[in-house]
Amino acid sequence: MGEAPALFVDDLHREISNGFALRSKGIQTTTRVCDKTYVIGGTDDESTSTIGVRIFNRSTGELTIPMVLGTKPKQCNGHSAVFLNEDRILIVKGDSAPDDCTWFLEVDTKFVRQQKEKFQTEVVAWSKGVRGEAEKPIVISGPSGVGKGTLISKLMKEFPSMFGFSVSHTTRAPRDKEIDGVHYHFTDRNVMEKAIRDGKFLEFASVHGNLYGTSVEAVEVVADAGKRCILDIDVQGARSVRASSLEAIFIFVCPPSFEELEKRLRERATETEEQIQKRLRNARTELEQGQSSGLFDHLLVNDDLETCYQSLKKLLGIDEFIGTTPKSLPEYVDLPVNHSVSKIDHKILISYGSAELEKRIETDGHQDGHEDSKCMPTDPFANGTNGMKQLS
Ligand SMILES: Nc1ncnc2c1ncn2[C@@H]1O[C@H](COP(=O)(O)OP(=O)(O)OP(=O)(O)O)[C@@H](O)[C@H]1O
Ligand SMILES: Nc1nc2c(ncn2[C@@H]2O[C@H](COP(=O)(O)O)[C@@H](O)[C@H]2O)c(=O)[nH]1
Repeated sequence: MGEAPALFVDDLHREISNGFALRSKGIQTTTRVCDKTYVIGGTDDESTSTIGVRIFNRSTGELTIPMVLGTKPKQCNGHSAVFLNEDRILIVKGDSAPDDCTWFLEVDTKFVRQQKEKFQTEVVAWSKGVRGEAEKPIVISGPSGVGKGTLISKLMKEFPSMFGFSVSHTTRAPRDKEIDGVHYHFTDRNVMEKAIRDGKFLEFASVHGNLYGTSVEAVEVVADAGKRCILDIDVQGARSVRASSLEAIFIFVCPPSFEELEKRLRERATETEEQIQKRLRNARTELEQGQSSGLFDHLLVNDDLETCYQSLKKLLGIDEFIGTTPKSLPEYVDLPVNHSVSKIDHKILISYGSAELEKRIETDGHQDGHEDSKCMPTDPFANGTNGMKQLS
């Protein structure tokens, strides 16, 4: 390993960093975060096509495989790793399509800390960098029973660290298995009306005979966690958000037919017959408004769930392939082209082809006491001096 060049990034703990890369499959980077070194790349299992993560604990000398949440990035020809924000590592992949080249490995975000606590093990979470309208919240509307909640659950499950759900307030009673503070903040009408009068709500509406609303705090909680906010609200609420200062993407979900909508509502079996009738009556108005008002940026038909979910991911820019047809992409990002990474406020800017890029190539060891991130072509722990421990 000694003769292989290692690339270093200057002072990565400061917020402006330079990217770097090597063009070779199976390359590993090491990124030091306090007493841990995150070894990213390579894999223990040759059949695995995704980028592996291991954690070297510098104080105990143990190398562990953490529980990895979220969708993992596919192997690529080289990558760079930059520690950002004191809680995540930015990965820029080589030879990758533009919408697949930036990823984040959360190592110490609030979400990851919660999962470590819950599972009592080392946890990391992958999320994909999103191009374009990355930070815009997503408003999802559609008639009751169309599958909004189902689609949102799938998204949150696949991208746990990318999206956060805006937990609404409602005066309706909780259903079986609904948890206060998770599915809704179940609340008393008087209390909610007072909070609305006090300006604590971004929007609210009377829906199927109950009061529902999105508090400003519900959206802020998600933004503070560094996640993209998803709001599941009715058409009236979507109209209010459109009129507010919150810039969002508006998606309306339609059923394949009214009969199918009725079937789903009945089979869900969460409402009384009277409530189902009320929801179906309201659905006709919502469908009319949703499809014709120009309020929504995108309409999705939720016929086959998986197809609809893929379409949702596509419009959010987080799909990989639709069916077997590779997405047509303008060009591949080929590292090491010059690229620089900088952080401005809460935004991370990746610039390609920057003439200002300064890349330092070292032939060994440490630089100014820092070992934040370096690329190496072989496993640094392959000599067997460190015990490998699989945590589950
Ligand atoms: N594509 C689909 N095909 C068949 N059933 C579906 C599909 N999508 C969702 N469902 C089912 O339809 C029912 C209603 O879905 P869901 O609760 O997600 O709707 P919703 O739009 O969130 O409703 P509400 O607005 O009342 O909360 C659920 O039982 C769900 O499993
Ligand atoms: N305007 C708002 N509508 C909301 C909000 N939260 C949920 N909803 C909508 O209510 C209906 C019924 O929901 P259910 O959970 O009782 O089935 C559904 O269409 C939701 O989209 C909100 O904060 N504001």
